[in-house]
Amino acid sequence: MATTMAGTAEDTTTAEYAARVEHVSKSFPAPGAPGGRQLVLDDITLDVAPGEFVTLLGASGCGKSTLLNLVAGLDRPSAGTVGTDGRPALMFQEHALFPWLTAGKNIELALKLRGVGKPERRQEAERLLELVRLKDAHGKRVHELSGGMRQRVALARALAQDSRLLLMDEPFAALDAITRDVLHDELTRIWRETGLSVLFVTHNVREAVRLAQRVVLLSSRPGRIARQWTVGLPQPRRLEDSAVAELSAEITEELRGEIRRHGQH
Ligand SMILES: Nc1ncnc2c1ncn2[C@@H]1O[C@H](COP(=O)(O)OP(=O)(O)OP(=O)(O)O)[C@@H](O)[C@H]1O
Repeated sequence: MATTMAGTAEDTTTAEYAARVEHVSKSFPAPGAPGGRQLVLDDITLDVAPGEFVTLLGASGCGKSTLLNLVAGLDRPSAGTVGTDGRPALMFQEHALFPWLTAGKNIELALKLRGVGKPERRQEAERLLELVRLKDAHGKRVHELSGGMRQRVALARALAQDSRLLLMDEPFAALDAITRDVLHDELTRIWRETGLSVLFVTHNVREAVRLAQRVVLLSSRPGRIARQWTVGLPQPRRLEDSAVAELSAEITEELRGEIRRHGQH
């Protein structure tokens, strides 16, 4: 079932897309701006194919999170339509786990909300913790876990929603470089094992190139699709791979140009 916002709902047995963004614009009230509104996204058209991993890259404030929120259905576009294959799962920089619950119970709560019966919840939570390589964390409370472990639990909880599309907004930005590197590997492995579609927001060019099959660069003020790159490099990749570094340099140059054009920084 494909759900479409600001458009007509469409039934599809085999979805042709995980997310479809068509001619989407978004403006917010802004006192002092011409017409009293600030145009943040301008005529964005973007599909995420089933099973595809797309990173959305752009300078700070260009509208990446705004676009992700629209795909998540947390907000509505001012113009255009957004459709997804079912309800997406979300993961943010802040883990947003309930601190009074254990890691396992945080995941079981997501399973409960999905309608999974009590006897299966514990077993499924353990399977998901194993998938994120946190087999022994079921009984641990959030404060007992490191930042990286918390993000693993948050990922397991997102996976518990059994969505076909995972939306990630800078999920590893607050982690140290080594932990982030390990989680890149884990995310790539989980994406390949599950066949999920992923739309991943970042302003880190190397992270975008390391993870994605396609990198979409947004321009700033207003956000428009400036350029896209298909990343054909074999997975798993390393941040220090020369091909990753080369493509990152090319994209960084383009991003610099965008920032210069819009007079930021
Ligand atoms: N609810 C809102 N009301 C008013 N303005 C908003 C709202 N949400 C976002 N904006 C504005 O939209 C612009 C884009 O913000 P957004 O958070 O989408 O950018 P971003 O690319 O994700 O930035 P960053 O990389 O810094 O997180 C900013 O100028 C922001 O102030």
